[in-house]
Amino acid sequence: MQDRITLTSATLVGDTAGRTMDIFIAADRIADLQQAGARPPEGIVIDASRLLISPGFIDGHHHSHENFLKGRFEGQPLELVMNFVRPLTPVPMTARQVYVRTMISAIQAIRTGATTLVDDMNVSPMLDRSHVEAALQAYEDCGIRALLGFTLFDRPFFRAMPFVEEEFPADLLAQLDAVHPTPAAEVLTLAREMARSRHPAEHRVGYIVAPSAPQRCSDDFLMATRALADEFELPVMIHVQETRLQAVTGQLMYGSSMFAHLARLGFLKAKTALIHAVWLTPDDIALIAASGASVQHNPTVNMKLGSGLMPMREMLDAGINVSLGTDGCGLVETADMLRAVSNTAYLQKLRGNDHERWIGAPEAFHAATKGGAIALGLENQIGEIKIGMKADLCGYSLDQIAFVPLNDPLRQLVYGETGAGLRLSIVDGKVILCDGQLTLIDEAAILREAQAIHGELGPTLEAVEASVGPLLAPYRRIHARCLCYPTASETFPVRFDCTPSDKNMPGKTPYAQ
Ligand SMILES: Nc1nc2[nH]cnc2c(=O)[nH]1
Repeated sequence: MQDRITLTSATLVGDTAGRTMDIFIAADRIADLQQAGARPPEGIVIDASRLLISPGFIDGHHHSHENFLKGRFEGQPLELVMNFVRPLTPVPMTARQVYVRTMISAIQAIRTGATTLVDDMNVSPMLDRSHVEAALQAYEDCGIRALLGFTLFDRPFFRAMPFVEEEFPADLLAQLDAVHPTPAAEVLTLAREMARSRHPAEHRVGYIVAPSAPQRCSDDFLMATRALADEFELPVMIHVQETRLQAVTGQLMYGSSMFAHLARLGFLKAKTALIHAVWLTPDDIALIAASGASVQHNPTVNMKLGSGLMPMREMLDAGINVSLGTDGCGLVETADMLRAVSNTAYLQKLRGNDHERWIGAPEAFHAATKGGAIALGLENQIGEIKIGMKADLCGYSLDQIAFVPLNDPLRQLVYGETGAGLRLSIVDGKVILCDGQLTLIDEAAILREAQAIHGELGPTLEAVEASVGPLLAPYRRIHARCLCYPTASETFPVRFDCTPSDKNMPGKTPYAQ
């Protein structure tokens, strides 16, 4: 009976019948669900009569390597700020520092209702296996379900844009080209080892294949990552057309959108999450729908970087599965899934005048739970509270302000809960947060250590940021040129042009959105 837990008299988030239920957990699974009191509880009994029980959220996209950069950047589009969060010469770190760094967002994810976190961690320029081990250990220790991928690419990020030869001074380009990162094939070897040893269907802390973006990979390398995923039946995530610059890059690099390029290569498949997918056309949507791939909405970071608002309704109309994510804390400060869910339901109402087609709380919630599970190919394991599924769930206090008075639990969770009411989190059948306290780690000690490490790293962080300076002018010129370059005429509107000068950016060529 040691591995049994019964949650008694729980209110389930999606249950509109007004019943309370007993949830029986045996080992890592939900063994039974019964109307409250229908049969005796088993094992450890948790009184859930004042809890709203929800499936844990699945944060499908995060970058833990940015955790010490929280709060440092504002007012820059992706292509500029990426120089700072992924500098060519990153801050050197010990394995312990990486462990604590990983914990920062793992703790925040747990505290905002996530039970699964998907981490795309940067290991370039020099792969250090102890860093990967440290991140895996952090997820093992805090109890969250995690899929760790490390960014796979074989084309330097600064070469994955148009106009590079024209806009970078030759000496700067030579300097950048002189950086020789760990060969991509070597990183892929580690990926293969992890594919063998950490399949996410069998391991709470598992591996996901994470090619960075089409333009950052040669086609051969991209398809090598696809082959690895196919061989081991692993999920895949890849950034695609988050920004206008990337949409233009697709046109100039491939003569088509990146979605069309991926479809031609045979890369688009089920269990493949196309992260961001903000800038696209109806044809792109049709290609994605036909392939069975998922898209991944990251509304908070897309707003913070001014990238635009993904056309979610059109994707759902086409039958595409939509999942949700947060992104890295260097870009967006917070791995807060409650915010990602609420931002989805709030911001998607900016799209279109037909209010009957606006995205509502149930669709945002679905994307954060079942949608996330489908994107990972884990829909038979996580994302729902159902007999036979993994016991990954959260309990929010019904006596907390977000639920007082109680009319519609799901709507109040999506629009009103901040994490302040989170009292219980169970992952893989283990209680990882109880009465609001993390049970497996000493949170206060980890946060103290994170602050101390941050203090020690301060001067190096500043030096690294200063070293980025010379890159900014060419990047700004490339960004401005891309703003003046037309995107495909059918591209969905995803941003507002507010002034005449918006249509006439520095290159002075009017552009069509
Ligand atoms: N938002 C965002 N974060 C990243 N981290 C690494 N690549 C990317 C990217 O293309 N977009």
